[in-house]
Amino acid sequence: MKNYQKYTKGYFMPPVSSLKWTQKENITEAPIWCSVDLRDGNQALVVPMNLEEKIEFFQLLVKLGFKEIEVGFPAASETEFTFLRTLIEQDMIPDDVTIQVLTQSREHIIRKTFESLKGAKKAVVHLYNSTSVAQREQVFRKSKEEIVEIAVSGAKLLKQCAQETEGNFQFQYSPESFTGTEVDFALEICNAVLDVWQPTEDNKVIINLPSTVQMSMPHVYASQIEYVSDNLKYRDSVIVSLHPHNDRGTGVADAELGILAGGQRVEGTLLGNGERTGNVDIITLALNMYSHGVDPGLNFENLPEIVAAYEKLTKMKVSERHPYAGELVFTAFSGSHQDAIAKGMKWREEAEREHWSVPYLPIDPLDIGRQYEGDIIRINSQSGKGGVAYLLQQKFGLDLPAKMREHLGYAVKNVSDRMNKEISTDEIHQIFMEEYVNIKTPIEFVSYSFTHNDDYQTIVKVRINEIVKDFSGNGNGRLDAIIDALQSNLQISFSNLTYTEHALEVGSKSQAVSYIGIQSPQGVTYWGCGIDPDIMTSSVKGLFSAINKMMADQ
Ligand SMILES: CC(=O)SCCNC(=O)CCNC(=O)[C@H](O)C(C)(C)COP(=O)(O)OP(=O)(O)OC[C@H]1O[C@@H](n2cnc3c(N)ncnc32)[C@H](O)[C@@H]1OP(=O)(O)O
Ligand SMILES: CC(C)C(=O)C(=O)O
Ligand SMILES: [Mg+2]
Repeated sequence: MKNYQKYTKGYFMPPVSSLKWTQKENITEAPIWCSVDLRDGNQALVVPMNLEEKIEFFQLLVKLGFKEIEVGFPAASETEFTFLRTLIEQDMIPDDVTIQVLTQSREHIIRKTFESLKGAKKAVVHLYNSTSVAQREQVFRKSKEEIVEIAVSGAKLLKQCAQETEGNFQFQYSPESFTGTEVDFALEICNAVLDVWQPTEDNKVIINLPSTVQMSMPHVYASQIEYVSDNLKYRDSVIVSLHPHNDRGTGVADAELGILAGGQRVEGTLLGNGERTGNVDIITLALNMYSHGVDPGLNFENLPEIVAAYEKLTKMKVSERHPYAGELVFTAFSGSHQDAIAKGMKWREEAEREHWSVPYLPIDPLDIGRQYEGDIIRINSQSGKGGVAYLLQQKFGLDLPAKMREHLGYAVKNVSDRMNKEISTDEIHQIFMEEYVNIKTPIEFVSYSFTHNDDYQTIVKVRINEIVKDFSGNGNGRLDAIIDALQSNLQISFSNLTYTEHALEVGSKSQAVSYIGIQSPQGVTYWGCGIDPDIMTSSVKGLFSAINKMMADQ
């Protein structure tokens, strides 16, 4: 990157940085949210939304709990204008929702904007003009005084039009390109606009300080916000609003630190749609607060549905890694993560826990409409025994003993590695069934009978190469007797039998599952599993499975 000297910072620190915001640890209540999906989001789309799409998006925003919605730039196009007229004429704006419209500081655009608002019960009219050094020099070629005059003349016209139009109007002003503006000049122009509007506590003005283009690290933005917020005139009658974009990838940090620095309101979009790298993502901001126990005041309980609607209406794609919403953001493929998640989930099941603290999962996926199955633990060659066992237990009720989990974990991992693909829970189950359950070669269990005196005597019928043979044996217990019958008649030996079993509810019929581990004279452990409605038969089938695995290896 030899051209780095071509660049220099384009932002300004405020004349004084009190950095009071650094003393605050966290956000303790949600800001006022304003969705700008239908304006900033919409203006950045390859094909802006049509009327029906805008209506559907508006209804989604209302359903999610937004009380302030920038519905568009009515002077921009026929669709924008008609959309606003439709909302008003068809009475589609709930009483507790305030619509907002954007206008440049140009007479015909302001007049057209008020024309579009006729009949609205209330609205925020949002005026902007660019204030940065670059825009003043290159785009407007105007002095600071002339730029102030653009803002002030627009502010006056807004006031006049509002007086001439029926309805309850609130004003908003944005020194657009604020982040490239000398901070004291941004303050001066905002105060000049406030002097025109004369806000009161009953009719507050919104001063929106956008990071139109992100130019600095987030602490600089926070310092700029704090300075303007502390020095604005009519401060008690002003709502300081933030409008972060995401050029440096730190839109969320700008918003969070900006709130600490005095921001009372945040403009953003669902999933961060918007100009270039987008506006700040309100879902991420809200769920970040939620994960700290703060009520965000918006409802994202069905995030998959929101993602689907967003993708349909904007034709944009949500990345798999997008915070909270991405397909993979609650998924662990790697073994140690899966192990910790599975143990964390078990820890929650063992007792009532006041707060969520499962490792690797910042929030409970169920809270936002995600599922445990298929969302949390997925298996590939990076996975381990914990994850594999967790899935088998969750979906198939199979609770493998610890040592057997390890064995199965490697079996599954090897399949994934060889085939170079993810392994589904059904495929894990299939591998488990094929590798361990009711294995019939080289010896197949047919039946058993017992007599019991001091000890148990058994006759086991075994099919070997299509021929059924009777093996007899005896032992302290029934399984011991069968082991004796098999060891002495097949001339095999093994030791260290480990045995666990549990009931398995499959459909309406209860089954018993037995897991058996045996150790060969060479010290290798072989695992088998038996599944049968009868518990004794399930252990015998498990034993045959383990022996068959051992014999197949010799
Ligand atoms: C950061 C943001 O997102 S700001 C919002 C941006 N959104 C949009 O622009 C989407 C909607 N916009 C539009 O449809 C069109 O731009 C319209 C209808 C508003 C205006 O269209 P036009 O007048 O044809 O074109 P355009 O926007 O290029 O106008 C540029 C002129 O307006 C001036 N201008 C731009 N913004 C402003 C402003 N906020 N206030 C006053 N004048 C402005 C420019 O200096 C330029 O002036 P010039 O004609 O003397 O050179
Ligand atoms: C209109 C303004 C607020 C804007 O979208 C921006 O500066 O990013
Ligand atoms: Mg913007």
